[in-house]
Amino acid sequence: GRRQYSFLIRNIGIMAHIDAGKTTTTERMLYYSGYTRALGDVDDGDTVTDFMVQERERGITIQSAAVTFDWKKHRINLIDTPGHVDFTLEVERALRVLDGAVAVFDASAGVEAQTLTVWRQAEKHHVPCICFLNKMDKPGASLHFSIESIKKKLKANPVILQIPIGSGKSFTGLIDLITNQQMTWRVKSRAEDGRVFETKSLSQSDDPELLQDAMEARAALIEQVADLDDEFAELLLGVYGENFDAVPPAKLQEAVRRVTLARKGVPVLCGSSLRNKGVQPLLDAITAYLPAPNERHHDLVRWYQDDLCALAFKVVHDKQRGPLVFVRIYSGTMKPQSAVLNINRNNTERMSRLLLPFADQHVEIPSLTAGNIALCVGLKQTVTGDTIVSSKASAVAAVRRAQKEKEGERKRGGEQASLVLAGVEVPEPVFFCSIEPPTMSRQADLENALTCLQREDPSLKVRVDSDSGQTILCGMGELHIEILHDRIRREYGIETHLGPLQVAYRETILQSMATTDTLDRTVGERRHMVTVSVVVCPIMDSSSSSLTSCEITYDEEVEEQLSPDVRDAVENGVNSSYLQGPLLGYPVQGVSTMIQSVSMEPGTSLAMLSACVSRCMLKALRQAGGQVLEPVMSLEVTVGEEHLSSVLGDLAQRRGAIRDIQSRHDSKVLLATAPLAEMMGYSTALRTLTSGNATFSLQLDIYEAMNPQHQNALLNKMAGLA
Ligand SMILES: Nc1nc2c(ncn2[C@@H]2O[C@H](COP(=O)(O)OP(=O)(O)OP(=O)(O)O)[C@@H](O)[C@H]2O)c(=O)[nH]1
Repeated sequence: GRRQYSFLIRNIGIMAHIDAGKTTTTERMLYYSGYTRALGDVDDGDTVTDFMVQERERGITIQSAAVTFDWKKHRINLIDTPGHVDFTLEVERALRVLDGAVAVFDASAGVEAQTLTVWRQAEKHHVPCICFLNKMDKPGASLHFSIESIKKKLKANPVILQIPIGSGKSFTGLIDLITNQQMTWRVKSRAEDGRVFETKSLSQSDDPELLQDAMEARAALIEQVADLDDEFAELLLGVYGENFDAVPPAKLQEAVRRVTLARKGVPVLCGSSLRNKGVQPLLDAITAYLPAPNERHHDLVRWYQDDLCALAFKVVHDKQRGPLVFVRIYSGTMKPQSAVLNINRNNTERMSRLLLPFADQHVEIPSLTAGNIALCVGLKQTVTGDTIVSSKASAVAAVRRAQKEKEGERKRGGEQASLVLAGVEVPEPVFFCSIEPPTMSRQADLENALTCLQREDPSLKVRVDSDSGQTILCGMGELHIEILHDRIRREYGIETHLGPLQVAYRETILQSMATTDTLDRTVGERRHMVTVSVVVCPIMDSSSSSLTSCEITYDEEVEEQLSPDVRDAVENGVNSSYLQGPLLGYPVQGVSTMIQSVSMEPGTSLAMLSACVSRCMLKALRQAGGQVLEPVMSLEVTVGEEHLSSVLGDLAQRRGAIRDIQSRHDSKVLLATAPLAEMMGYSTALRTLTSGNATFSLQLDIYEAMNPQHQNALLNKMAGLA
């Protein structure tokens, strides 16, 4: 095999608004690089990257799959970045895996809301970007308009590297301002695939107006780059005496690269993917301006040094081969037929085969080094987001290095360095609903489907309701659950029925309560008799949204007298009562339980002890006065001034509380909190209110006590009274 040098690798994401042409552009890239044989038409649903059927139908790309191809000695891994706001988690994960990004815009529409959200995340992760103004063939397409939109909406500094020749239907090519060359694509017949285009020096051009435009644009480019890059400024003043014509393309290109990597500017290119124009220069730009893996700073890499460290960023299910795990290798080498350690699950797995995800086929390879993206076969336990290393020993060595480093930084004992690669934290799901198979005979199939889906998507949680026996899906948002439902139908062939979408409430107590309970039961010949006393207390710090915020403590004497088995049984009893609160059966949080006494007659089983503890707990929690806690979301809406008042009015109706309104140039950023129960359908409502000119993000903030009025309304509703 050919050795892959890290500096020749580009791990790139494509971000785009729905319909900007992400799929068409990707498809063309694969075609020109030689990995797909025919130009598929997106509208026929015949594309390579969108392998999930419903993505095509919905027109949104949800899966972050990766596809590999080579372009002029470089290996390019395209990592799919979902553009929809409901999939923030997937976007975040994808952004950690890639080193650079291409933002594709419809040149007649400019920057649209969804791209803004993803762009902000790319900014947060310091991912260098290139902009591609697609659809230059459309009548309304405009370089000038798009540039203004990039400045205004993205607050980015566009660096124009090309100007289009002709517009609308007569868009025929581009002028490359770096090399001063013009590229023209002559479309003679329908079969023209744009593979061949003509490149000639601009001085030969016979259009004086175009020549003038190009000269001015090049001068502007050189001045702009000199402003952004000191090294280039010195060169320009010193060596070339401000003679712009004398600046060699290579020097200008190097400077643009530095500007891009430092995120001081964003190169802008033009084209029309559908009409097969401008895609090859875009590929050239990806290799020229976006960083190689070794030019990026990835946190834990240095702790692993030459040992293997990789992140599983996507798991997909293949009917024949089982789970396929997409990994990005950060350090070391990965080999098939080898054992690896999954740090998150703390288990060792055997990888059978290692594949490169080339567009038209997966190619088996003997080993893969840092910087690459690979597909692993045989990892059965690995879940999206897991970190994989070679062995326990190498993990221990990494901890040691990390700790040494930390000691140097600050003297803080006891803090263990996280060995897990910059993991994306999976928030608690806030919505749930029941899911039922069409017939009981499909229950096992449904369970299998859910197990597979959970491995792909850790933000999906599945549980079984202990009362009704129903299977419950818990997810992050309305669309999230809808998509899961869809996938179960399409990919697993099960028509399921979903119950109504419900908010995941929790319960707590308002006051302390001491309770005693006795269980006296004869089963067969055996008499079980046990008496327990507990005290439940509210833990005042209700700000935690974590479900683990319940405690169990013991009276000192009791603690000494209980054997480990008995303690386990007692704790099982307490914990099972925490799972379902007395008011509405939601999980309990913020409660501390003190075990005051346990007295068992000989012959009493541990199961009976647990049952007694549970019953006593239920009594105590009930007497302590239940309080429903509701998820309150923190909301950030970015909206133009003109729509601010209608957005505020709508939020007031949703029990929203405004925390702050900030100005960001010509738009307003509204920070608020609102109960999740009031936020159903918000994305649609906001779109309607602002004609699509707003973006928002919604995250769980805290679980908050409902006021008595709202709580009563909820209790009545749940009891079927309202
Ligand atoms: N006029 C014109 N249309 C284009 C161009 N590129 C793509 N399209 C069309 O725009 C539509 C959307 O293109 P896609 O490539 O599916 O866009 P996408 O961003 O992947 O869209 P989603 O998969 O829905 O997110 C299709 O009908 C394409 O044929 C272009 O350069 N010019």
